[in-house]
This record gives sequence, structure tokens and C-alpha cells, in this order.
Amino acid sequence: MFEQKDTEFITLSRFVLDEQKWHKEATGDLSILLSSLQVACKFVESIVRKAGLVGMLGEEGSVNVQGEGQKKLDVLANKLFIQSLKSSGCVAYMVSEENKDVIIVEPKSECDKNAKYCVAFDPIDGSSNIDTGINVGTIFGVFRMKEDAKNPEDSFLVSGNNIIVAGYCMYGSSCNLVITLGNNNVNGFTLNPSLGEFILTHPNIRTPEHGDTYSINEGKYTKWDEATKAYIDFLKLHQEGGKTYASRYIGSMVADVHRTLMSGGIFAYPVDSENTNGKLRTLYESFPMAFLCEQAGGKATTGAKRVLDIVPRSIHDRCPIFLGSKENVETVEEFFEIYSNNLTPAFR
Ligand SMILES: O=P(O)(O)OC[C@H]1O[C@](O)(COP(=O)(O)O)[C@@H](O)[C@@H]1O
Repeated sequence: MFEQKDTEFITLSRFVLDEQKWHKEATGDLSILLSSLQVACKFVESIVRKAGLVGMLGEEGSVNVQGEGQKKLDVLANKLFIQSLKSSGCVAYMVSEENKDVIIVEPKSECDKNAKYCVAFDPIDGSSNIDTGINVGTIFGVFRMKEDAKNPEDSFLVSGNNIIVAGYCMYGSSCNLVITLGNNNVNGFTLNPSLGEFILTHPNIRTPEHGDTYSINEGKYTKWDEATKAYIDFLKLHQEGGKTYASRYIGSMVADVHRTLMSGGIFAYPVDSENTNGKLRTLYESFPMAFLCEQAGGKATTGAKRVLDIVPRSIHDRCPIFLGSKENVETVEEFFEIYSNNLTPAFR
């Protein structure tokens, strides 16, 4: 476990090597994989930062498997992550928000044939905010390849409890990479552009038990299920010690979840009449964020069950998600309990 010591100049690479020291079965492959991931994050950060100067804003003109128009940065960032992860020699399969099928990595050498990791990622999350310079990010989750897997998908169509590493890299006023390798340990690093190094700046992130901000696209209120409507109504009517809840919504999951992990509260993207399974993708948005949140002491639910207990039906499957401070999420679970039993909430 990472000992609390003077964190200055602890780079991400050094931190991962330190962490791996505690894993008897560690072969160094995970460290190599994570160093390839951070190289891709640095590359994308450098392009996002100057996108407006180098003609990298706007549409690419193509449509991805989700039916969404692809931004130029979506396409470039996707290429960079695929290339960097392939070059690690430790990744067998990948799933990207931008690719319809599982990406199968052809081993280049004998050693590559032992690649045992699978990575699911969203190269640019919050694409709708790219052209206005609002925070966007990359989300990633690492799984072990399923030994008896018959098809590449099989290693991904498993419950979120199989995720071993999760993180995101947020491209904004500063570039922050937040990561967990499990062990109830979540750490935040800030990119020092002049050094080109991610430096540990937020050791051992703990999400407060309770928070008084909520983050949800209220424009969809009329399309929500009754439990979600009742919960948000409750937040508006309810005063905690004279304090009302504050609404905060950026529309980039990475940015909204980052704020929620650091200062508490709740982020939600429920089902609605347009997105009957929710909008956010289980494998490379909800699972990594739910794992990070739980490892930081928070909770993540669909309303009816723990997000990490879901087994996705397909690699681009979607699910509703409420994540954040333990107490706030437990209140959501109570509302879903009430409505699933057709009871009327006390405050109504
Ligand atoms: O505009 P909406 O419906 O509120 O959706 C915003 C949500 O969709 C997303 O932009 C989806 O992610 P992508 O940009 O990767 O497609 C999330 O980042 C965000 O939380």
C-alpha cells in the first residue's frame, strides 16, 4: 500500500512501480501498459490544448457506432490510444467508444503472444464540449483476459467486479489523471507540462460521506422515471441544516464526476423516455467511474442495483448511473425502493 510520504516529485510511473511492488504475481506488464496509457494521455492533452490553433476543432464528418457525429479530436485521440496500447505489447483486446467491434491486437513478437490485459476506453468523453474549450477527458478500465474466452467479447461481457484498474484523464485548466489500482486507493496526478510528467498532487482521494451538490441534465425532467423525479424534487425541497442543494452540470462526465469525487455530492444520468437503458456506456464510462467512486469511499447504483454487479449484454451496452457520496446515493436507493414497491414518499 502506498505509504503517505512527501508526495513531491512522485511521478505516475514511479507510483505504479511502487504499487506493483506489493503484488507478488506482478510481472511488470501492468506498469508497461499504464505507461503506454499515460503517453497517449499526454499526447492528447498537447493536442486538446492547441486544438483551435491547429484546425483540430469541429466535425470529422463520420459517424460512430453510437450514431453520433465524430469530432476530429474523437478520431485522432482514438488512433493515439489504440497505437499506444498496441505498442505496449501487453494488451490482447480493446474496446473503444469509437469502434464498432473489439479491436484484436495482433502479436508482433513471441512475447506479445502472452498479452493478458484488455482495455475499454472512451478516448474523448464530453465531445459535445470540445469546440467550446470546456473540460473533456479520457476514461479507461483495465480487465484481465478471460482464460477460457471463446470470443474476444467474452473478456468484456463480465461484471464490473472484474475491473482491476480504472481512471480518467481530464483536459482542462490543468490536466489531471485520477487512477485506482484497487486496495481502496485512489490517487490524483497533475501534468507538469514543462517536465512532461504526471506528478502526484492528490494522494489518497476520499469522497466525502455527504455532499450538497447534484449533477444531472434537468432538461430531461419530464422524460425521467418517477423515482428520479421524486429524488430531484426532494433535493429542491429539502434543506440540509438550512442549506439547499446546489445544481452543477458541465455535460462532460469526466468533469462532473471529478468534482463529485473530490467535493462530494451526486452525479446522475438516469433512464429517460429517449434513453430507456440510460445514455452512458457501461464498459468504458459507468464501470471505470463506479470502481473509482467505490474505491474512494463512495457508491454507484443504477437505482435498483450496484453498477459493478451489472453484466453488460454487448460491448456498447448502456446503463443508468447515480454515483457519488455514500449517503447521497443511499437516499437515491431509498427512493427507488419506495417506487419499486409503489409506495408514496413521505415528503410527497
Ligand atoms: O448532453 P447530455 O444528454 O446531458 O449528455 C452528457 C453526457 O454525455 C456524454 O457527453 C457522453 O459522452 P461522449 O461525449 O463520450 O459521447 C457524457 O460525458 C456526459 O455526461
